[in-house]
Amino acid sequence: MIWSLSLCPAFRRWWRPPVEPMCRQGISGQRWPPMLWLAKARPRYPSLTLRGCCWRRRRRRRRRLLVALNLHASMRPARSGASSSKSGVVSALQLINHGVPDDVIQGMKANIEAFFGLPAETKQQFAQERGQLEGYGQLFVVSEDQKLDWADILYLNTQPPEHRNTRFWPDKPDTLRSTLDAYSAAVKTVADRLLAIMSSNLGLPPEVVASRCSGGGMQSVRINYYPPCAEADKVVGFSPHSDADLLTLVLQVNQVQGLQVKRQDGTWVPVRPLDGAFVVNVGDILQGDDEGFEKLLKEISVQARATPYCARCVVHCVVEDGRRLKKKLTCGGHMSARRERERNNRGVLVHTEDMYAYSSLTVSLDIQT
Ligand SMILES: O=C(O)CCC(=O)C(=O)O
Ligand SMILES: [Fe+2]
Repeated sequence: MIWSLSLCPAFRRWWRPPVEPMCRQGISGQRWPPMLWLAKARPRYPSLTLRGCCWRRRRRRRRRLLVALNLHASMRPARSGASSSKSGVVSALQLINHGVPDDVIQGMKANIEAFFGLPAETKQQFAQERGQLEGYGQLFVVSEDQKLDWADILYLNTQPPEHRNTRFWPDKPDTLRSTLDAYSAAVKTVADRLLAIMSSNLGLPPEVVASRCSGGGMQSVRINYYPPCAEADKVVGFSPHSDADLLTLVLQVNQVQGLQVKRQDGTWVPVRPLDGAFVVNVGDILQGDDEGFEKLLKEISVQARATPYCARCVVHCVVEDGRRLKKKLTCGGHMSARRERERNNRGVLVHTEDMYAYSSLTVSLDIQT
């Protein structure tokens, strides 16, 4: 099973949500990408707006939007000491004015804050079970010796509703379930729009990418709590990784930095979260080469994800301004493909008719590092 790395019993006995002493356990010898920090208040990261873009009727606007999605190279990535290359190609962008109602976004944020603020025993009621990814805990745990990411996670299947296992859906705070229901539906709408735009971008009917890849809009959320750590340089919140999905929309619950995205030239770009924006990341499924597609068919292992080939995103724990310890909260909505479809339709994206479109996709999304 993909990502079948749930808690082994010994690990469950040992594991506790990260606490400060674990910091000192350290990750010596590990080399993380440099921790970068955007000091200026002005967001300096590519952003894209969807609002007012009725792309069915107003072709000109749609083209402009598609160009915006297309032209990563013309967008100016955040400047930092480490991103001095002229290439400017980034593999993610922040999506603003996406149409998800503010009360849904704010409700989600408040519920995430409230859930992680609950006592450990309460959160443990929703803990992952053996052989399962869903629930509260840590993903990708394979041994007791492993240095863990400095994070607590709540991982849930959210769409379609029949894929939910509500056993793991916290009923505390009592608004979390209904909020997550509304939120996941809204995120699905945004993802569908993006996929439709990508499709049109390729000169294909809008529904093609979604219907061939997402197979009905499978979605899970990975809600991340990166606790403050006094020795932030010794831990990492989310190890360098790519997303083994189609598309990820990450809501930054608070405006604490830490997320960095790898550019094509190998340098890392820190993301200054825009309030209410989604950081959109393109997953392995749209990687756009046969090898990427091949990955769909294989079991994806921790080892595979740990190769430099896949590393595109990292989340650092930060000591903001060098003084205050900050917790960071995010919610990643992951759009996946139906596995049965992938298996049955091997090669569906690379048959002759779509070959050109497929290679355009590679170029326009350009996420391989
Ligand atoms: O927490 C973040 O900022 C990034 C989350 C992420 O990369 C993911 O959910 O895949
Ligand atoms: Fe990710």
